[in-house]
Amino acid sequence: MAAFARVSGSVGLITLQNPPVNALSAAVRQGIVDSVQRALREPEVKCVVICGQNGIFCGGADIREFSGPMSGPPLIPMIHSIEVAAKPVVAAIEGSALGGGLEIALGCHYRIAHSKTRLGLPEVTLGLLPAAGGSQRLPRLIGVPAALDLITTGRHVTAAEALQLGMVDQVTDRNVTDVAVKFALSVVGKPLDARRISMHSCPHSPDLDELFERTMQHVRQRARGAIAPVACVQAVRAAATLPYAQGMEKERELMATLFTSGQARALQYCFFAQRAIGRWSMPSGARWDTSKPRPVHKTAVIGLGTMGRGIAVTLAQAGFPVIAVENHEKQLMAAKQAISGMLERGAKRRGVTPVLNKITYSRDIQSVANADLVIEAVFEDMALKEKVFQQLSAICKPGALLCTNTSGLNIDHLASQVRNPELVVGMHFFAPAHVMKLLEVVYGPRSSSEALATAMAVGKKIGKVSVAVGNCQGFVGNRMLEHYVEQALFLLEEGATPELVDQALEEFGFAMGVFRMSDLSGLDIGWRVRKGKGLAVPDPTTGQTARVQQGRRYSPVADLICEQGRFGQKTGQGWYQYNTPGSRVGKPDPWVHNFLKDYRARHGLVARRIDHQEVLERCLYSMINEGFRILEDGIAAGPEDIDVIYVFGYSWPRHRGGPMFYAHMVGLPKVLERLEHYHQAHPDVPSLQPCNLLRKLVANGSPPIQKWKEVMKKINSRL
Ligand SMILES: CCCCCCCCCCCCC/C=C/C(=O)SCCNC(=O)CCNC(=O)[C@H](O)C(C)(C)COP(=O)(O)OP(=O)(O)OC[C@H]1O[C@@H](n2cnc3c(N)ncnc32)[C@H](O)[C@@H]1OP(=O)(O)O
Repeated sequence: MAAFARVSGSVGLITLQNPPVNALSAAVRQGIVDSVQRALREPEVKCVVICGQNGIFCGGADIREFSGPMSGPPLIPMIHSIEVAAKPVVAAIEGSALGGGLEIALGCHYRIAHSKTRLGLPEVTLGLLPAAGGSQRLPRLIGVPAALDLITTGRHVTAAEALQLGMVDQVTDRNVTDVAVKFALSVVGKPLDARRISMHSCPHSPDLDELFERTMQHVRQRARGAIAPVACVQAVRAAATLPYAQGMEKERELMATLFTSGQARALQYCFFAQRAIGRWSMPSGARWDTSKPRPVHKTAVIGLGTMGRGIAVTLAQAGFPVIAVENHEKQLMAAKQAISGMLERGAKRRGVTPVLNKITYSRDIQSVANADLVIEAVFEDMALKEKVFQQLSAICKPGALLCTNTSGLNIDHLASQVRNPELVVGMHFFAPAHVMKLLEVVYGPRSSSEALATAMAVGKKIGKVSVAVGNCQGFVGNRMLEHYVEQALFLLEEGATPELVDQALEEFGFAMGVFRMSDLSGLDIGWRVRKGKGLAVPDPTTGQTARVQQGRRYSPVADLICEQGRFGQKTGQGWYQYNTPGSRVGKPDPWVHNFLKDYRARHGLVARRIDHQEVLERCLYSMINEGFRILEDGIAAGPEDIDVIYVFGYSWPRHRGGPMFYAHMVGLPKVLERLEHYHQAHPDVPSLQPCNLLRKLVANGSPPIQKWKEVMKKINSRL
């Protein structure tokens, strides 16, 4: 809806009204059309101001409408009618003016913004382009280079930057609607043609062809197969080279392709999934809206290795006082130096003062006695963590939340070491902890809803995308990853090379394939974990690690690589070879190829031709299958939780929506059929055996992903 009122005698004030963000639903668009007509019709109205209610101008088109048939007045003619109006129209912008919201403002003759406003055309992040004239008006207003940057990245700018770029005419700290009303009255009777952006031509930029070519190359590289950024460049090129009407035609054509694409569906799904994960629930029935977080004023981090340092930085940057504990003086000093450097570099990047004084360093674990929340980040060793938890239980004040940053150890076992097991949760950060957005918040069977609510609230405050998950080996992310890596190793045994597997995954959209990624993170990490699980252990009779372990197929290929001291980038050799240890550019390594040949010969394996499709199906479907098991076990509350974990923690390409959304797009019957096919070919690989939930969803007509939870509930209630 949009309300119309006459204010200050002759100003027609149009207020967009659609909480929470005044999205441009059909009703809002109708309201604007009616109000503009009325303002132009009424002779008492001399000028018009458009604003939004509740401190926000407009969050753009109503994204929910994109998944159904569109109805109501279309945006383009509506904005055109504002631009051609014979009375001056002023946009009074506060809060946010995004997407279609900013496009309306660009159709107005003047734009006045509150100093705290953020403006942008984020359509590209939803798999679209600013197709209500934004791709044609913005370059005409601020020039091609700046418009290319904003439209291809979807970046939001502050009011100050918008003023500098020429996107807005004035910035104010006062009530923006009052200022706009006064301003509108002051421009009544002035000529409007020069204020109609569509009548401008693009400001001249030198070497335009070269700029577009460079940007296109850069965008293609960064996009990893996403089509919207490429379309955005093409649309801006049309603005720079064609008259407005033809540019609009090009914008429409490009949008028609994007609008119905799977990538747009995936990205819009991600938008809502990211918000849905905040509405967490526990199997006990406790929920985000019925559980109150405890207040957290003081925090502590135990163990200042790589993870502990990153966690301390994250907490301090969010404003929490942190007690950072490391029991060896030399390591404590090294950590202090590293943390100070991280804080200083971060502050420089953000143009703020480093918060060095938020962190107190100590060698004495007793110093955490007053902390409200303690995060243990010591070495990944259960005996060591048990000891730390026993100490914390004795030291910490009653009610303190005790968290562990384990990446897979049993939370419930750690909870059993303390007086108040209900106050123990996992906070699984991803490396580097001060950079990566994902946080898995892990509740055990004894964790209270209050403890989970507190960890989720802290996660939000420190700017993490926090997902609540249940306790199991590897939690959600690493539990699924295990199957992905396992298939990649089996593919090497069967005839693939690391390059072939990585190329297939990188063409799919991963920033790095599984082997390149392992080289980056260090092969020794997985080796240690496998040894801890009793795998990677040579058979005493043959001296070799068996290819069947714990009753199932096992590939010792990665262990044998590690035995050669090849730990990846840090040693200059891993699945690839590097010019020097620490170098980031890996080349295919003939040693690895020969090693694989010898290995296959030793085990009587005959190499066969493996194509990209098999790589994707084996690696991704086995992982998706585990995702269904995770849903079946109630470890994740819904597919959105799994997808958000993969997009934010494992660089799953966002334009493919996450593994579970990808399964929905491929079609559950096809995923089931391919898993059955591969399981028949490899009966000794349990992860290829389709799980019950997948079978049941297919038997229930393969409902769309938005309905899985409902169907899961129905299936469970029938059991
Ligand atoms: C057959 C071929 C046809 C081809 C032709 C096609 C015709 C169609 C042409 C249409 C042309 C359209 C051109 C314009 C496109 C757009 O405008 S796309 C939308 C662009 N806007 C955005 O991307 C902004 C998205 N929103 C935000 O970034 C943030 O919400 C915010 C505005 C900055 C506010 O943030 P915050 O205060 O943190 O609140 P949130 O938690 O994020 O949101 C609160 C709830 O509001 C929901 N929501 C937000 N924005 C929208 C939206 N634009 N539409 C619908 N819903 C929105 C959000 O989901 C939250 O609700 P819950 O999910 O229920 O929690």
